[in-house]
Amino acid sequence: MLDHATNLKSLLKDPALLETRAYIDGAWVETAKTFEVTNPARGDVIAKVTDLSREEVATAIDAAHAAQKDWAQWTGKERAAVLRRWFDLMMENQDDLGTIMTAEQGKPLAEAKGEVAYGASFVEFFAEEAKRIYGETIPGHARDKRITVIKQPIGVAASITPWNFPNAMITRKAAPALAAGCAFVARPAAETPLSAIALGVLAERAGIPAGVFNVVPSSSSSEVGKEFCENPKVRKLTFTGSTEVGRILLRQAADQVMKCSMELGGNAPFIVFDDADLDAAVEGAIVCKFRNNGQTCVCANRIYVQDGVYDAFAEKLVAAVGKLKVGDGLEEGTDLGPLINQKAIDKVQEHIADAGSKGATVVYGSETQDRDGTFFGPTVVTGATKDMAFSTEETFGPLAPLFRFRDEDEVIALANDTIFGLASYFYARDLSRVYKVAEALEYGIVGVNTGLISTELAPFGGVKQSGLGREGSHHGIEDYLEMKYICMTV
Ligand SMILES: NC(=O)C1=CN([C@@H]2O[C@H](COP(=O)(O)OP(=O)(O)OC[C@H]3O[C@@H](n4cnc5c(N)ncnc54)[C@H](OP(=O)(O)O)[C@@H]3O)[C@@H](O)[C@H]2O)C=CC1
Ligand SMILES: O=C(O)[C@H](O)CS(=O)(=O)O
Repeated sequence: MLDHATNLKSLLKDPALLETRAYIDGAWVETAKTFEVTNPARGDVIAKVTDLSREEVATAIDAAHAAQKDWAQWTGKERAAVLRRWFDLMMENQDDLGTIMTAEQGKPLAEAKGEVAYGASFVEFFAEEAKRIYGETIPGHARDKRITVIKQPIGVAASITPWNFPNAMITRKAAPALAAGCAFVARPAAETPLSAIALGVLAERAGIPAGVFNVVPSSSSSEVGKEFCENPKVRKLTFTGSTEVGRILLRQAADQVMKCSMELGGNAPFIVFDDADLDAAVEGAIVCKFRNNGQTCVCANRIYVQDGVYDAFAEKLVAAVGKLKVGDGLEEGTDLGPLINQKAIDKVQEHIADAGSKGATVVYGSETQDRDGTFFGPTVVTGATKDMAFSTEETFGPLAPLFRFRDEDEVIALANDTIFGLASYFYARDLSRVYKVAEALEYGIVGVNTGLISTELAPFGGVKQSGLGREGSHHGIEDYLEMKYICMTV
């Protein structure tokens, strides 16, 4: 267990991965100003990280702008080689990267190591895509005209990422950007900068040229966001986080008509039909609801169960939730770590209190934990209705509200009644029902008989106010490329 006495470095095979400085233009930069990183499982300070000002972040953008010109001249195959080396180093250091992540974010070590592998998979995938940035020729519109279309890197890409996936949300952006020939400036969440900086350590070791990949930790997110949106050397902004902040950034980026990718909030429905395999549905609901302790944008936020199986499903779910072990993510056997901070606990408690005041029943959990750190136990409520807060707001915590429904048309209407449209899930076995429901759900992602949809091979992203663009799959590199049409007179 990591406690006040234990020094995080002492847990690492390679202590050099616990870096606290900024990584700019291939150099490690520290300033007099630092901010603290705490371990949410115990509340102790585990690191003091260089705290860059907006002006210092601008020097990273200058470095990226200068380095990108040469990086774009590398062949796709040459870029692929160093990206592959970066991937290999991430996997070789998976244990240490996982330990650092658990210490700063709280997720159980097994999940943290899983995220490292997930994050690395984007680097592996886009290393290969670097070789396949194809253009096209089009038959000319006149006898003396020839049409060629080529794709070129957009330039300097800047990212702002959240604390819940402190590794994968960066590599899911940096990998296609670098594969495309862009240079990259990453601003990680202030709660979890260590995982991002460790990626910089490995980028340097992999031979990614100075200035191509930069990490700029800062306690001031809004100032850095303004620099990214207002600096003319930045050509692309890629953001993962809440829809509220996404709106702010889109407004700021509009002045430069900057290309933006937005992976924003969600409010995922998880639907159990009466022809579902109930045991499979419970297993899927546990993964979908409690992965990262409910702190993912694709977690089930509303669980709809058809009348005929409602009681059986509720009973099975409560039994399964009761087996989940809450504890320090570095402790063996922990299923659920702490929430990221007290604000996260307050939101879960607000949603439970709101539901209770409107007639819902807590059938399991809702205890705070008598221990250090920001813990809150997994909770199940029945009697959920659409006037309750979690029907329109993302809980982002370990709360499973069970709603009843009568038929397909009713539950499709309920599921779609939200401004969000990121992930959705349902369990059913009738083939025509599966087709009808999958096509009717207004979401970027539909999981059928599964609660886990995350893979680098598929286009991840939302519709409506859950975002713009897609990350992962061969589609994911398009957001870092500009298309050019060359009209040749022969
Ligand atoms: N669609 C997706 O893939 C994902 C969506 N999310 C959504 O994000 C929310 C939870 O994550 P959370 O981190 O709290 O979200 P936030 O949107 O509050 O923060 C996300 C990132 O944006 C930064 N930020 C906050 N305000 C500004 C600003 N004005 N200008 C520039 N940057 C800013 C934060 O910095 P700092 O933390 O340092 O303040 C953080 O790095 C949920 O709604 C969740 O659904 C989260 C992850 C993935
Ligand atoms: O930040 C998130 O919640 C992730 O996008 C979810 S996933 O990619 O790990 O599914």
